[in-house]
Amino acid sequence: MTDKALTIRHVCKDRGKTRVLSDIDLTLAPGERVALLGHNGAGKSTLIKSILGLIPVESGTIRVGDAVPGSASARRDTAYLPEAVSFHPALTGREQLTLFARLSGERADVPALLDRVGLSDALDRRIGTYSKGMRQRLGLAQVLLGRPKVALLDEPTSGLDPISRQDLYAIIDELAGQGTAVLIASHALTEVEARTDRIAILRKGVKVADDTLANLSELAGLPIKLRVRASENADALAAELGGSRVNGASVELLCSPADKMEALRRIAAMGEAVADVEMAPPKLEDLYRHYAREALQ
Ligand SMILES: Nc1ncnc2c1ncn2[C@@H]1O[C@H](COP(=O)(O)OP(=O)(O)OP(=O)(O)O)[C@@H](O)[C@H]1O
Repeated sequence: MTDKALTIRHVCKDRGKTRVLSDIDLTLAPGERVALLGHNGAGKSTLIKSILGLIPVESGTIRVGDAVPGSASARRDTAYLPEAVSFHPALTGREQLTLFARLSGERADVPALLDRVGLSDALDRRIGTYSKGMRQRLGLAQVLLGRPKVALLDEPTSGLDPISRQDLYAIIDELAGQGTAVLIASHALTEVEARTDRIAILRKGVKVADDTLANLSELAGLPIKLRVRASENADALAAELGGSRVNGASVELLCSPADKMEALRRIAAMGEAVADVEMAPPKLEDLYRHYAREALQ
């Protein structure tokens, strides 16, 4: 018995003569939200299809709980939201979800579920009249149906407006809160930066990073940006601190995480000459660029 929701060990997958997944290891604990990042063609969808048991792998093992992908037990415990989710256009939202509930043997309160994803007004409308965001919400209602061990979401927010994105992440948090491990393949770095517990990065089928944002940041040792606003004379501040002048009134400095406190002490020692200080740690975008580039070397 494993306490992991998803375990991937040494997985390799070829497409023709090309190795598209190379010795992939990845584990998700119950309730963990993990972002799966990578350039186009990095292997994210291939990994998700392998977890679903839709395509065989060359070597290595994948387990959903203790179940083999594609087995009845793994299918019951895995939910999937594809990027372009499609349903029968002639069915209403209520009919479609009731059908899914019957197929999966779940006793579900369909109207409550559709209300949860913001579709109560469209309950009895044909899906053919739904917008992309509404279809995506219906897909999420389907994910919520069975209390899955693992939810695999492929670009879940693509094409959604900002409010719908926030709603969707609130539902993802709810899923994780009930113990579902959530793997989110995405290109939306700013979003996943704030809404996931861990980041895994694939590059050409190789996993090049897998850790919390804080640990990845520390490992990368990328500089922290300090923006110092002068009370009066930004030129004098720049001459004293070094760094570059920005927007007339401020000076921007880069320092390593190890030198941060020393830099702050120097700034504080300038007293009244400094009006304000802002500190910006590296963003996921910077880290993503760092890890992708590092793997090239
Ligand atoms: N059905 C297929 N037949 C042959 N090669 C494929 C097939 N599907 C994917 N590939 C190849 O496998 C590699 C990984 O593709 P995959 O779709 O997993 O990438 P991805 O990270 O999901 O990309 P994207 O961000 O563009 O969706 C690519 O080189 C792609 O060309």
